[in-house]
Amino acid sequence: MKQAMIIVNPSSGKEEAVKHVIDIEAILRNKGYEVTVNETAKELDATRFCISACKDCYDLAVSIGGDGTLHETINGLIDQTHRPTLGIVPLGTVNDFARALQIPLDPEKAIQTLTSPRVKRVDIGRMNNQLFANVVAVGSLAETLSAVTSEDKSKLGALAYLKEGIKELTSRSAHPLIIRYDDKVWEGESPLFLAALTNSVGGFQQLAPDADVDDGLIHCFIIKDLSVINTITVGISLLSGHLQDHKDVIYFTAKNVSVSSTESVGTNVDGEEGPPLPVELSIIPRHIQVIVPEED
Ligand SMILES: Nc1ncnc2c1ncn2[C@@H]1O[C@H](COP(=O)(O)OP(=O)(O)OP(=O)(O)O)[C@@H](O)[C@H]1O
Repeated sequence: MKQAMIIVNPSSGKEEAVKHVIDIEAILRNKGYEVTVNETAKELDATRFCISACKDCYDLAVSIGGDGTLHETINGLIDQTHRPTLGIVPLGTVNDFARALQIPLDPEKAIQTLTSPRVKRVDIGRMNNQLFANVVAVGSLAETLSAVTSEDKSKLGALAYLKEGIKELTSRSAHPLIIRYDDKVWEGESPLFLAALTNSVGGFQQLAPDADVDDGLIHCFIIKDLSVINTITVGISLLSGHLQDHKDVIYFTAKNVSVSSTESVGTNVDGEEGPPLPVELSIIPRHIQVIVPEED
């Protein structure tokens, strides 16, 4: 019999995750799966559950939660020879990976997508000894995003990020960064470096409009200046899908990127606090399989 594991974060989605589990179990049993349900209680539980799904040769692992739960789930796939197909029920504030794969943000519709026969092979990123699904951010703005508390996210949703962003406008600082990519090097001061795998970053689907989930490339943006005036023009460029053409933005694609600094600089990975610099990024093309909606 086919085996499916549901990995559910009960604190996600304004704490409504668990009520969806009964419907998901029913749908999967109907599709012929034997279903195991695992609730996360703390950091890295989703990774541990996914590792056991790999070791026990599960056919499917369904992540129910926000981008944080998905990030932890995907990290269970690292260095595994058997990797279950992933199902995603997005319950977070941002849900970038689901957006990029056109998985509905309405939980009821996302649950129905689990019956879709369409499975897509998707790139995954590696940063040092962990995987990422969507985006790595480096610099003072990245450190700010890591400061958003789960309580704020549950209470305020996307406003939690706005609140921290406004605080950051008054206290931002650039760091000296050394960015090596393929055979090139960029050195300079930057408040923000972004490495994106998909076209959805922070809920903005226009940030990297050319990024496809299976193009085998890391789409990189070095923001050179984010003074108050520039914040407005960079913001307009971002919303109109032209961030890469902005005069204070360097855009490139690469398969390997390393970022270091002479100062202590923080990172943010898929919305979670990441390790300090230096970091090595690489792309693992079409490494995971995800259930996606049927094409129209
Ligand atoms: N039972 C639990 N109670 C509280 N926190 C939990 C629990 N289980 C896991 N976590 C933590 O929840 C975080 C992930 O939450 P979630 O999946 O909602 O992602 P998120 O990044 O907060 O989502 P988003 O930013 O899109 O709202 C992880 O840091 C994880 O360690």
